[in-house]
Amino acid sequence: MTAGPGGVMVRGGDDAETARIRPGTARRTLAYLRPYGRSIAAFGVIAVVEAVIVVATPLLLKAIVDDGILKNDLAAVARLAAAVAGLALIEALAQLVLSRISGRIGQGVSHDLRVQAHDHVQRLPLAFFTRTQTGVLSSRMHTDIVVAQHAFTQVLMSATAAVTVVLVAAELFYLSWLVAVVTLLLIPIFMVPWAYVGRRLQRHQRRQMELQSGLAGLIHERFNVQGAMLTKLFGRPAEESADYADRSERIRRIGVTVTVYGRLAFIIMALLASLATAVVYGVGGGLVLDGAFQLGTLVALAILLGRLFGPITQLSGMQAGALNVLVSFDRVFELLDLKPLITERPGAIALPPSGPAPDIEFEDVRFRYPRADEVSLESLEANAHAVAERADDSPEVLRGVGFRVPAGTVTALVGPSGAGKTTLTHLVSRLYDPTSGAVRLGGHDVRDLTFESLRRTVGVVSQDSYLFHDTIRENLRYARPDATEQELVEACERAQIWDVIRSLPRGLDTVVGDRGYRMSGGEKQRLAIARLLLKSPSVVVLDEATAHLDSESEAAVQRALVAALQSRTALVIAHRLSTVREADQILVIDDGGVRERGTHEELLRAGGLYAALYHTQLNGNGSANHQAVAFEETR
Ligand SMILES: Nc1ncnc2c1ncn2[C@@H]1O[C@H](COP(=O)(O)OP(=O)(O)OP(=O)(O)O)[C@@H](O)[C@H]1O
Repeated sequence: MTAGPGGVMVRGGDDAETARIRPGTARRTLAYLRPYGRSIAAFGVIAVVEAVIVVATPLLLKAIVDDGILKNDLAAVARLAAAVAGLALIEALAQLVLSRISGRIGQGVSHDLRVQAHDHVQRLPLAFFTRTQTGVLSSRMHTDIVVAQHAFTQVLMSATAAVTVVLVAAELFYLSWLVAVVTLLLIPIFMVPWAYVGRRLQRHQRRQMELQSGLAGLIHERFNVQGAMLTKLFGRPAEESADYADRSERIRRIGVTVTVYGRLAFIIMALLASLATAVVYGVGGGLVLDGAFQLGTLVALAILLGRLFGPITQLSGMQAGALNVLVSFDRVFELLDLKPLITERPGAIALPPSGPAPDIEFEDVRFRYPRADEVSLESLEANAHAVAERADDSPEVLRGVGFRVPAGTVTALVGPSGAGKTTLTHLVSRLYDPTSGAVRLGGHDVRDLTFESLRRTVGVVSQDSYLFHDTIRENLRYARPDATEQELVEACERAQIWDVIRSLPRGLDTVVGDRGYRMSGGEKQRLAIARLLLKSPSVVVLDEATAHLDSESEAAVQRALVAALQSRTALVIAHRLSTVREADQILVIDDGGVRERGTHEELLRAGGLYAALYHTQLNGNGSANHQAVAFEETR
C-alpha cells in the first residue's frame, strides 16, 4: 500500500493534501541515520543475499524439470529439491534478520527523535503552553513519530525490493527476452491506475488521521475533570452529542473510502499478476511448443513472475513512504525549530545555596506578552489564527514598574483585576522575561542566573495549585526527591495539612486525582505550601487563594502562610485583609504600574485609592481574617 499504517497529520485544518515539506528536511532526516551506519551496511549486505536467493530458486526449479524430470534422473531431482529447500530456509532467516534490523533502525530513530522533542518542549516558555492545545501537541509528539517510524521501516524494506526487482528483471531477460518484454510492458499499464489509487488512498488516510486527532483532542478537552464539570454546568449534551456524532460520521465515511481504495489497489495488483501469468503461459507455452526453450524455463519464468509483484508493490510504496517520513519529520522539526525564548545565558552565575534571603528589585520593568507567532505554532493552537492576528503586537501590560522588596520582608500586591499583578510575579521566576528593564534578585539580574539556582531560590504557590495524578508523597517529593519521611511529615504539619492526611486511610500514599481534584481548595493550597516548605526557598512568590474557604480552613491556610513566609523575601498577591495588614509594604498596582506604596496605616492616612478601596470594600464588611480584600471588582 502506498501510505504507512497511519497517515500524516499536516499543518492546520484542511491543508492535509497540500502538505509542503520545507527545504532541508531530507538532509536533516538523513542525519538521524548516522548513528545506525553499521546496521544499515549489514542490512544492505543481507538484502543482496536475499535477492540472490530469490532469483536462484527459479533456476534450480528449471534444472529440476529440464535436467531431472525430463531426463529421468531421480538423484538430480532429489539433490536439486534439497538445494531449493535449503535456500528457502536461508531466505526465511534473511527476511527475519532484515525485519529485525529495519525495526531496530526505525525504532531507534523514532526513539532519538521522541526524546529530543520531549527535551525541547520541556524548555519552551510558558507562553507556548498557554497557546497550545495539549491533545494536538501530544499527537505531534507521539503519532507523528510513530508514523515516521512505520514509514521509515517501510522505506528500508522497499530498498530490498529494489534489488530484487532489478535481479528478477535481468533473469527474465536471460530466460526469454520475448516473455520479459511482453510482461514488463504490462506493468506500466497497471501502474498508472495503481499509482492514482495509491495517491488517493494516502490522501484519505491523512484526512482520516486528522479527523481522529481532532476527535481525540475533543475528548481530551471535554473529559478531563474541569472540562467535564464545565460541560455539565454549561454544556448542551444534545448538541455535544450531535457534534461528536457528526465528526465520528465523517471518520466512518472516510474509513469506508479508505477500505475501498485499499482493496482496489490490491485488486489491481492481483489482476496484473493473473494477466502476467496468462501471458507467460500463453507466450511461453507457444515458445516451448516451437522448441525455443524447454518446459523448465517456462516453470522458472512463471515462478519468477510470482516473485516480481510483491517487490514491485513494495517499491511503488517507497515514494509515498519516504514522503510520509519527511512530512512527519518535518512536523517534528517544526516543533524543534521553535526557539526557547527563555534560555540560560552562557556563563550564568549560581546564587549561593545557603545564606541570607536576597532582596527583589524591579527596575523600570516594561512587559508585553509575546505574540503568537513568536512563541507557538499555529497548527498546535486551538483555532488557526489569521496571520495578521498572530503577528499583532499584544498590548503592554507593565509600563515602567519599579519597586524593591527588602530581604526578609513581605510585600503585598493589591489592585484591580487585570492590573498586572500575576504578570509581575511571573517575572521573578522567569516564566517570562521583561521586554525592557530588569528584575533582580540579590542584585543579580535574574537573566544572569542559572536556572537551577533560580528554581532553588524562588518558590511559587499559585492560586490554583496543581498536583500530579500521583500519591501525596510523590507530589511532595517532586519539590525534594531526597526528603525523608520525617521531613515530609514536618512540612505537612507546618503547612497545617498533616491532620487531614493522617485521617486518610492511606495517608501519604493517597492518590490525588486528575489535577488533584479529590482535595478541597484549601487542602490543595496547604499541600502546595507543604511542597514549598520542603523546597525551602529563600524567596516566595504567592498568589493567595480567592476560593471561598470555610473559616476553619481559612485559619489553617493563614497559619500555613505564616510558616511559609517566615524569614523569607516574599511577594504576595494578597486577597486577605490579614496578609495586607501585616505586610511590610503594600503596592497598589493599577493599569500596569505602581499607583501607591506604603504600609496599611500609611496608605490609609494618604487617603488615596487604597484608602477608598479599604473604606468601601472592607470597613463596612467587617474585618474578619477570612474577608477577601476583593479589590478586583472595584475597577
Ligand atoms: N498569557 C497571556 N497572554 C496575553 N495576555 C495576558 C496573558 N495573561 C494575562 N494577560 C493580560 O495581561 C493583563 C494583566 O493580567 P494579570 O493576570 O497579570 O492581572 P492580575 O492583576 O493578576 O488580575 P487578577 O487579579 O484578575 O488575576 C490582562 O489584561 C490580561 O488579559
